[in-house]
Amino acid sequence: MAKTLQSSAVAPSMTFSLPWRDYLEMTKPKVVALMLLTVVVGMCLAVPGAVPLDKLVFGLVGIGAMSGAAAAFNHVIDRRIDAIMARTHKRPLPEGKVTVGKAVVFACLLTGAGFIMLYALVNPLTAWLTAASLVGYAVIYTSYLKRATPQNIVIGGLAGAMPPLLGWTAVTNEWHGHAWLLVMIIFVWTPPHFWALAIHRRDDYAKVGVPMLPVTHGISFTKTAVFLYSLLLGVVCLLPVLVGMSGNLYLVGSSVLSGMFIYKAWQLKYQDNPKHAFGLFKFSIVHLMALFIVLLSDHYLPISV
Ligand code: HEM
Ligand SMILES: CC(C)=CCC/C(C)=C/CC/C(C)=C/COP(=O)(O)OP(=O)(O)O
Repeated sequence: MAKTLQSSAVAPSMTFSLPWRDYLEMTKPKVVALMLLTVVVGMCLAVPGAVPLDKLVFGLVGIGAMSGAAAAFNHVIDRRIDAIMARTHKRPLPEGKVTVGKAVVFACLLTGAGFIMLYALVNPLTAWLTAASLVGYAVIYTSYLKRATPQNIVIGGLAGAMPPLLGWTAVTNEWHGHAWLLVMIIFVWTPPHFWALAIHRRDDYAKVGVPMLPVTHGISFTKTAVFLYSLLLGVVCLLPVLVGMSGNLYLVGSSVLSGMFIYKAWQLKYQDNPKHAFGLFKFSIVHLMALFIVLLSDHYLPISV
């Protein structure tokens, strides 16, 4: 009897999922974490010396909260298609672990808290730019563009590319051409990042009628687009050197990363291996992370020749 009680007491706890995990999942924490790395780099490159601690902390928490809120709104708006797609059907809303009402309240609270923190403790410019990015992703991309055109992620990608500029304005209270260069790098990186995954998950998107490029224009066309964007990314990644913002360490590091990206995109286009698409998607994440770490290293460890 004691044994039965014990096992029945243990079994449910093994499958029990803590609610906070569901809320955390709705904020897309790994995506937001990488965005916050680009925020930090934007902050550090904005000033020659140390970043003021209050701007660093409140800026990161505020931008992180509003990015997580944007992701939670995306979960709410997309819950019906998420329930059908193999990649997303286990998300908290389709699984019924979180109700729509609670998810909306959660997203609104995060939005409000993030905005007030940025407005009061960082600066209004950063608060409004972050709010515009949230609207760009949650409203313009998710509610409209995603179902309207295969260029959805190209246009919507601007919202996801904004974080380095948000970091920059958090520290300086002004936008600068150099910050826009960092935005441009992420903007050009986004199509090959996403289309590589969309090639891998083409049938998911076709099933729910979302007009992603591999669905509307075919896989071969999308592979060509990915390859061409990888070349463009290689050029855009050189711009920080050409405008004198970054030095030799960045030149070497970014060139190696661009070379790897272009090679993998070339493999995807010209070698018939079904693993290449998901491989390039995963590499794109490593690439962006490494690129921003190299930008940061170059800023603090300039190497002259
Ligand atoms: C409109 C722009 C973007 C689109 C459409 C997009 C699309 C996606 C999708 C669909 C996934 C999910 C893959 C999965 O569930 O396995 C993903 C993953 C990811 N994306 Fe993006 N992305 C965009 C922008 C960005 C940006 C700007 C960043 C960072 C700066 C980023 C970083 C990541 C990371 C780190 C992951 C992996 C998440 C994980 O493993 O849980 N993405 N992206
Ligand atoms: C304030 C600010 C900087 C906002 C940006 C917020 C943010 C988290 C952008 C992420 C971009 C992203 C993962 C898009 C995929 O959405 P999807 O709907 O195509 O992918 P899914 O099917 O995985 O949900």
